[in-house]
Amino acid sequence: MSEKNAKPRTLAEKVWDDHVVVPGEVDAHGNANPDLIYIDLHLVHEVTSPQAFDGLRMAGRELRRPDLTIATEDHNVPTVDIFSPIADQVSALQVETLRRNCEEFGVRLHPMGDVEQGIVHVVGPQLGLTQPGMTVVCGDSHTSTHGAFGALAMGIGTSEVEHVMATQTLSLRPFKTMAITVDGELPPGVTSKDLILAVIAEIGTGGGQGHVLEYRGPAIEKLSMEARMTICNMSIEAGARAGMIAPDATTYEYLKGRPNAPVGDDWDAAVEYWDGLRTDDGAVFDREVHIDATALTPFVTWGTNPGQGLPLGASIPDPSEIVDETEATAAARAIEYMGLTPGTPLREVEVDTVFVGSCTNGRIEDLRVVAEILSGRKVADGMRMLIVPGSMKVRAQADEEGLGEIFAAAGADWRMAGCSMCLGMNPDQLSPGERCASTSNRNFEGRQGKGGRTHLVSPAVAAATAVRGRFAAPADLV
Ligand SMILES: CC(C)[C@H](C(=O)O)[C@@H](O)C(=O)O
Ligand code: SF4
Repeated sequence: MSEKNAKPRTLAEKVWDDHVVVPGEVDAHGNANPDLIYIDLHLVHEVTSPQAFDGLRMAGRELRRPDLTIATEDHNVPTVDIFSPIADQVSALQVETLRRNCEEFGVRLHPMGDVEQGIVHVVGPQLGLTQPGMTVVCGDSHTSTHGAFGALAMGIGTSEVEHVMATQTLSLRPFKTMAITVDGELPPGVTSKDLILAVIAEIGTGGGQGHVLEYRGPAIEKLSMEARMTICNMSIEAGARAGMIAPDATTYEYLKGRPNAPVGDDWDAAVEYWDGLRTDDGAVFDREVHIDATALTPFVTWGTNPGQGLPLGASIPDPSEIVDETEATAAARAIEYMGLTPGTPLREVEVDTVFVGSCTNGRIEDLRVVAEILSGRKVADGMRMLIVPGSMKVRAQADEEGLGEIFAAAGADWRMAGCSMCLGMNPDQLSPGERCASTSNRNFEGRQGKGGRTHLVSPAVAAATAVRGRFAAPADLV
């Protein structure tokens, strides 16, 4: 055993070490050059792939591993008339280009309306393509989602997409590690979305920079795979390179029997390897953060970055009371954009639109929570509620379970799969000044449409807010 392997290692370090093709040399000044890392799974969508395919074509190169590459249409997809051609010309061209490229380079593609189509980060896990210990990349920042399986999953830029297409490797610099240990148990009604919003409010949107975060501790171990994906998904909103959770029985149970999961002896061998993917006792993280799960409540963002969030019971902050000058200026600007008044209790803020969906909270478990709250209730007068499944598979399953009927009976709009109102790249958008309670992951200015105001919440808070017309938790409903 080499000395390196004898040293206690973190989960992230183990996955990294197992994928080094060529180690980066240390230069004369003691600086480490990037390692060349093997990539196990490359996910592709219509927005960030066109130039990469062009580059490949111009260089006369083939796609190195079509079998490890999979594409789906998500960002530009209209969620109403998914079986018709796209009306918007830019979106139509984007999707057309992906189809031509996938055909030319032999990439498996799930096009609009296909039974496996959906948001790339919902589709990968659903097909059992995302597995513990893998390196997963995609030209999309929320690739961190796949870290919920104990994979090292990272968003990459278009030039890197081309590099992976050509070589199935990436040149990567080593990262720092951060442990986020969540002690205790989440109180009833408090979800993993509230937890990750609280984490980002605590460490800040730049707090994870350069780090791979590992979420661990009793509260994390109790979470379902869906809930774990929500957390890892938003690691990028803390500025991290990736987020991970060690695989365990919950992970194996989710994976077993999925189309691309190993079977028979291969399954047993895989589990044996996966069981070793835990941070060793004595492994040292560059930074450690502790969160007490029992103290958490539902969370709502009030500002224009995901770190500007507060418990639902709080009020819009007063910038003049914020000591840090930069933070105070940012808060003042955000409050102005959001059309809010300092001191207003969050529960009194009126909401026009509720969006349930995205790669953060568009999975079956999220929809079940929403259906439970909407069942026998109606969406508030004048409220627009969009419920958008993360994939067509999720939609089919929801319909099978009768959730679609509950949504329709409550007066919500039950859509086809896509990124939808998570970002303004398709017809599902906010109008200027509209206020939205959204289960997505970004609340930047104009994210859901020019002048739109986004508040990030959990599916439970989204559903209760849709009924009450103001921010609410399910417990607030009579
Ligand atoms: C379009 C894509 C590059 C982008 C991302 O990288 O995250 C999008 O998915 C988003 O959520 O903003
Ligand atoms: S759902 Fe939103 S965050 Fe996820 S990939 Fe689509 S646009 Fe990005």
